[in-house]
Amino acid sequence: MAVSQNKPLPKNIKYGIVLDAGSSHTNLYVYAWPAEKENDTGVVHQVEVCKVEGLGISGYSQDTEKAGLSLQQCMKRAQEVVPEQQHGETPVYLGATAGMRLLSLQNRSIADRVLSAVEKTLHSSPFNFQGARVISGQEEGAYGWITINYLLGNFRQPGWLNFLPHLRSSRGTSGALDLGGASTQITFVPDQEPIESQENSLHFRLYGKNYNVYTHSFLCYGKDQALRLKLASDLQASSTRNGSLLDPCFHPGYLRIMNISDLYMNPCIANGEQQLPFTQLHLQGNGDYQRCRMTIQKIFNTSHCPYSSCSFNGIFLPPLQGEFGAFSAFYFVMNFLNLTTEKNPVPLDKVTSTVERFCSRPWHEVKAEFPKIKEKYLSEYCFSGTYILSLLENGYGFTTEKWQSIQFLGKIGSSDAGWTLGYMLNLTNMIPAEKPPTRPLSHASYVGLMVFCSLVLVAVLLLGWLTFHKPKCLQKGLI
Ligand SMILES: O=P(O)(O)OP(=O)(O)OP(=O)(O)OC[C@H]1O[C@@H](n2cnc3c(O)ncnc32)[C@H](O)[C@@H]1O
Repeated sequence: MAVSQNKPLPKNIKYGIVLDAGSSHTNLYVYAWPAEKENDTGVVHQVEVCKVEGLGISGYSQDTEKAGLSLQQCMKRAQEVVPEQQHGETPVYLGATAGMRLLSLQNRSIADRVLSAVEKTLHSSPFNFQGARVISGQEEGAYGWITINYLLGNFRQPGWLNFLPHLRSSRGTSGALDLGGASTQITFVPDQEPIESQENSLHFRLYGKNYNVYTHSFLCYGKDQALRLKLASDLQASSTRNGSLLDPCFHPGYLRIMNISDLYMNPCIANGEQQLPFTQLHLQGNGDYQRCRMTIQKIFNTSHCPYSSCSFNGIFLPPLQGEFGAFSAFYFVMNFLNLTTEKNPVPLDKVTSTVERFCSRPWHEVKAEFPKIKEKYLSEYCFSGTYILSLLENGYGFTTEKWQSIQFLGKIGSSDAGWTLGYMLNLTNMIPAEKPPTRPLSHASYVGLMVFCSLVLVAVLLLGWLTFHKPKCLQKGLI
């Protein structure tokens, strides 16, 4: 049955499984780490990911049986990856994100039904199922931040700093920018302390170090919901009588028909449906980046700020600080547009001109060039690219200069950037508050270091003696 059971089994490896139930999909991640090093940082790696395409929370709510089957397929894959004798001890966690937060707001009983259907499937697996729950936006932001800093090795503290605790600082961590389908998160360690708004403030003590972290999750500002917000705002501003709308965020020649009820059946959009004299929306693209940007701008309310500084919608945002890793849809979109590089970030003006050029391309040409890409994704890269620029530049204030501190990340090593690893590390207590006691140096290194220091000391003393006590004959010869 198991693929990996034909191979020799690695010894002392532990496993953990996390399911990410998003708004449009479910992903199952299998993580592995050496048992004897589990409290070290950076030792856990993703060894498998199983994507259940098109079956997210919206899928579950419509067809729980089909969703259950897809889930079983991914659980089967996990059974193949984890050695059979370890199934019983391998924990499985399921976290549902913004799609489920929205579904709970819309209809609590459907949301509960979805979770219990999922729980039933997971209870019947041979693994040690630990529960399914909806994670909060704050948790999603925090666990994403923990994941990328864990994988980037930013929680590692040079041993010598233990002797100089006053030099320890929380700088050197990377901020996290996560763009989902239904929500988006920004999380980083700001310079400014204390953090002005309590609900955006988190405190962690990890490996003996304190971190005061700022985080905010914007529900309804994931890229799918943001498109709906934009369309609802366009409709409100338009005087269309028949439901036809020219949309600058889609390619010239692109047509899309949407049911008005689908657009408004959503807690993100205040109900304005009943005033409309049509039931369908006919979108016609005209690929105009500048106009697209203007229409998107309207979904960010920047008219009030009860703090010293805000992002939008009156939400506190301290001055941006340090490097940022941008993942999930930030990466998917930028990667499609060839704007992600391993080393130097692509400058903001080049990103803007690339998106502008892409938006202006006729739809038939784009479709012919990328026949293998899902039409939903392909048709929305123009909107998504423009939305990312609006959110980062106007929403968060990444100027041309600050833009250079953003790295678009898909994977770090073999692991996907996202909240799931941070979630598992926390629930399995694999990130201790205090640094695990380790001997700073082995005996041999200690002896070597002492010998080296003694030689340097002797050399310095000799040099000093030669400089200040030159032999008399030499001094005479010089006069
Ligand atoms: O946290 P929430 O908001 O629930 O979001 P999610 O869990 O659905 O979010 P993901 O990070 O999985 O995906 C983010 C969005 O990117 C979309 N997406 C996934 N793969 C993509 C690709 O290759 N190209 C473009 N978009 C993609 C996906 O449909 C979502 O709208």
